[in-house]
Order: sequence, then C-alpha cells, then structure tokens
Amino acid sequence: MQNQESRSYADNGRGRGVASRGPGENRGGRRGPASKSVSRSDSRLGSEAGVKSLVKVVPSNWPSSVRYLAIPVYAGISPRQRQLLQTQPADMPGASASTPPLPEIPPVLRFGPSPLVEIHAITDPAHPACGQYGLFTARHLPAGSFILPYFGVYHRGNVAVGRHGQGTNLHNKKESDYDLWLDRDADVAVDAERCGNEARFINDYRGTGKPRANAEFREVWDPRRGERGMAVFVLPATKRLLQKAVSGTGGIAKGEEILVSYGKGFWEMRQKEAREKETVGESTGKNEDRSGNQGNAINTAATATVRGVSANQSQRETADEPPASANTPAELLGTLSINDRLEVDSVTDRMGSLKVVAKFPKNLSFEQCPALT
Ligand SMILES: C[S@@+](CC[C@H](N)C(=O)[O-])C[C@H]1O[C@@H](n2cnc3c(N)ncnc32)[C@H](O)[C@@H]1O
Repeated sequence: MQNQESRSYADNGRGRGVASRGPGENRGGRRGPASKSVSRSDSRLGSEAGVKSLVKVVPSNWPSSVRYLAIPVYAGISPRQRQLLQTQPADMPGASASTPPLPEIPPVLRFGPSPLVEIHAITDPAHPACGQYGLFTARHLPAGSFILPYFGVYHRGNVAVGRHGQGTNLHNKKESDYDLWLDRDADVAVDAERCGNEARFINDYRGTGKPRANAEFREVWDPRRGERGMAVFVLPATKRLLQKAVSGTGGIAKGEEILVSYGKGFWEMRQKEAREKETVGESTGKNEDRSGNQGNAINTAATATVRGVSANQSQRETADEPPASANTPAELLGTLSINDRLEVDSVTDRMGSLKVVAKFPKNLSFEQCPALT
C-alpha cells in the first residue's frame, strides 16, 4: 500500500512532486553492453530524426537491463490527460491570473545523453547505495541551474494493491522506486524503472554523509515538445551560499554526486515495507526483495543492509522484465506495450489510501509519442 508521501520522492512545490514509490558526449568509465558513443557532430541532434537516432545512443555506464529514453513514452494516458500535459498551468481552466508560467527546459537542449552528468557505479562501502549507481556532475553546475529532464513512462498515477498491501504501478505491474508524480490532479506520474534517462540514477542524500540535497525535482515546460514534464535543477543558492557563489563556489562542484531528497514519506514507506516483508519472510521461510532498483544493482548486500531488507536481489522477479535490446522507437514502444490482462484486487486513489475506486481496465497499451509520429 502506498500513501501520497510514499509516492513522492520529492515535491515540486506545486503539489505535483515525485511519485511512487527514485547534448551529448561520453566520458570515461565502464561502458554498459548497450553503449554506443555519442557523436557531437551529428547534425541531426535536436531534429525529429535526431531524436530517433539518439534513442539508439546511451550514456556511459548505462545498464543494459534498462532502456534509455531521449524523450518520454506514454502508457494508458487518456486524451484528456495528454491535453492537460500539453497545457501550461497558467492556461488551465480556472487558473488564477497570478499563476506563473513553468520554468522552461532550455529550448536548445539536445535530445540524448547530457554532457553535464555521468553515471557511475557506487563502490564506497560507506555510501548507502553502494553496489548501485549514482549520478555525478561532469562539470561545475551553478546554483539554481537546470541539469536535465526526468524521462520515463508517463502513466496514470493510480496504483493497484497486491495481496500483502504493497502498491503496484498499473502500467508495469509492480511497485517502482523511480516513479515521480508529474501532476497529482491530472493523475499522471512518470516512472523510469524500466526505461528512462540519466536522471533515474539520482540518489537521496540521506546517509551519504552530505547534510542536505544539492538538487531538486521541479515541474517544467518543455518547449521542444510543447509539454509539461519533470526536471532536475541545482538547488538555488541560499543567502549564505549566494555569498559563496560570488567567489565561485556555489552550485555543485565537478565530480560531485547529484543528490535530491526523496521525501520523508518515501523512506517511511520503505521501512514499513521492509518490516512487512520480514514478517512475510518469517512466516513463509523465505524473503523477497521487490525494490525498484533490481534492474541495476551490481551488488546487493549493501542495499539490503541499508534498507533493512533481508532480501537478495537475485531473487528479484524477472518474468515480466522486457527484453533489453530494443533500439528503434518502434521496437521501444513495441516491447513496452502492456496488453496483459492484469488481475488486481483493487485500485487505490491517488492519495494512496487503500480504497477501492475501480477495477483495473483489462487492456493498457502505449500511445505513440507525438514526437515520434
Ligand atoms: C531512483 S533510484 C536511484 C538510483 C539507484 N541507485 C540505481 O542505481 O538505480 C532509488 C533507489 O536508489 C537507492 N537509494 C537512493 N538513495 C539512497 C539512500 N540515500 N540510501 C539508500 N538507498 C538509496 C534505493 O534503493 C532507492 O530505492
């Protein structure tokens, strides 16, 4: 079972934060099996053809089990929801005259891997996400600056509730730690568990030794696609940091890990789930880990210890993982289609309180992304 907070690993300040329950050059480091280098001289970058070609390009260290997205994809979003996504809040019916426009993604931003960030495996045993990946800066990023968009599957925010009360995203049939609220009122969230961009690797600052987050998720307007979305920004400078910024030390230094706050609710829910799983494990004699980072983890012990989950990543469910080699948009959309007949008990409302509101529709399918059609 999820609650509103647990769906949020951050909040953008407009009540539309991170949901459920975390122009291109490649740098050094290990390369994922699916990696291809980014050609900065690719004249098609930014064009529709460029988007299509960049779907084939992944950043260094991108895990082969996760599909890289240069634009979002859509699952089960209604035409009305799409319309809402393509409307600035200030233009919404009933919006007050003082509603500010959303901050904009730089219109010249290229589609594909960002030169501002690098994905690295975390090998420091003191880091609570040791054995997983994290996102690091490739250069100094000024306070308040835009870092990158958060891409994933735009889906209905509703969650189904499984036998043990755990929440499950309807669109991918299991809970996700990469699912961010985009618009709670419109019931749209963006999940990067199975496919996404570099932003999906941003860890929470808790337990890392850093006193606070250095970045945040914010709702944005993407003028390239005429659509709302989520993005990551360097935290704006506080008065104290502003003074430092004058001497050039504000923002995030080159090589530092980008860290956000997932929100207290995210971690409270994780603890609750860990307790429940331990209870289930005790009663059945086995433990399971249903964490959302199964696809990426390169070492499981540290994760399990930190999160208090006495489980092993190797026991993760793999049956409904999509194949990892789709490259073209058609393949991408094809392999992500969900036409399965899902059997669920009930659906929670978007506040997450356990409440039967609807039976899950039997067929969900991905809509073609307008940028690709
Ligand atoms: C959005 S993902 C972040 C990327 C993830 N490290 C990966 O390699 O895919 C969220 C997951 O990362 C892990 N994580 C992030 N921040 C953490 C922290 N401060 N302590 C422990 N685990 C963390 C948790 O497993 C969480 O479910």
